[in-house]
Amino acid sequence: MASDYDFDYETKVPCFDLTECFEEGSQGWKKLCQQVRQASEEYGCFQVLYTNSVPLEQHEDMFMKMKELFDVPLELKRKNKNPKPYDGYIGRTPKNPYIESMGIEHAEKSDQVRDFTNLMWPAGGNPSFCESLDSMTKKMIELEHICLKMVFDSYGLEKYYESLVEKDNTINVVHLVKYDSLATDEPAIGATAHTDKGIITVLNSNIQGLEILSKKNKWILVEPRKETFTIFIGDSLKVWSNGRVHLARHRVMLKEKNERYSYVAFVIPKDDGVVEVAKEFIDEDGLHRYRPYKFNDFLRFYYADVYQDDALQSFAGVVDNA
Ligand SMILES: O=C(O)CCC(=O)C(=O)O
Ligand SMILES: [Fe+2]
Repeated sequence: MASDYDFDYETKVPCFDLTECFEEGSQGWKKLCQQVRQASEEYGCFQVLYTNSVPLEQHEDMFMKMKELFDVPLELKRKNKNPKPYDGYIGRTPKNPYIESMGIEHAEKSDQVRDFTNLMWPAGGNPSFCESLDSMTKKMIELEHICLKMVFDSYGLEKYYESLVEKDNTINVVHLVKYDSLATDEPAIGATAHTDKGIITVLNSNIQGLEILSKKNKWILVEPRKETFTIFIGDSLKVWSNGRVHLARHRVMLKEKNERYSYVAFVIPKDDGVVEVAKEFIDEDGLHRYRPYKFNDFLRFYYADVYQDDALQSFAGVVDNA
């Protein structure tokens, strides 16, 4: 599709201004949907300016409070347990020595956020942290929903937004992540290269480090702008689109003697939700590039070896190099 918006795909992730609220269906909305679609197909990643809803001060407040969170004693952080790997507390390991992470499932519910805060600060909780996290979480989920709606709308397939999001077939998970400050000038891997397994991801970080692999196999730095959010298309959306949207492999390269903090919201399918190609993406040849699967089964497969290169292709790929 022709577009009057030129991206420099090899050096820069596109950034869209969502501060102007377009009415759904308006010309402005439709144009934005096409740009988001182009970025999703070419890049699998884009940034958005969303300061009308989350001003810079709110990001700065959140980064400050994340330091408070990770300063909590280790025995308390470990109390954040979840049977799903990666959704509880993850401490530093020999393979990943710089990263610590906390997960909150069903993060759209204020009582989940409050329970988490009470666990970390057993003596009276931390109302100020709780309020900041709750507000940021709700806004990130709202933003994910807008982006998802734009992707679906751009293909004229709004009905999938209804069946997924409005019919409660998704789960919201938030991860709070800390990367240690480097002790030497030598850059180090903070998070190994991966794609996100869910539907769509929204994140923000206080300093540089996030990189994506371009279609030409070059690592591109995602510009750190404290006031913007970065969006990633997840594996489930690639399946839905029969391979039409792109998945950006991404990693975090630590280069600074500064602590790095990220807050990340994932929209994922329900555990037993079936991920499958939408019939609208099947050509006359009938080719399904992926077999249908239960989201949970894929997660189990992935967690058995999180360092594998293309888990989606190995697990559900039907055609080579999909
Ligand atoms: O910390 C970041 O910038 C990236 C985090 C990430 O990719 C993830 O949590 O899936
Ligand atoms: Fe990720």
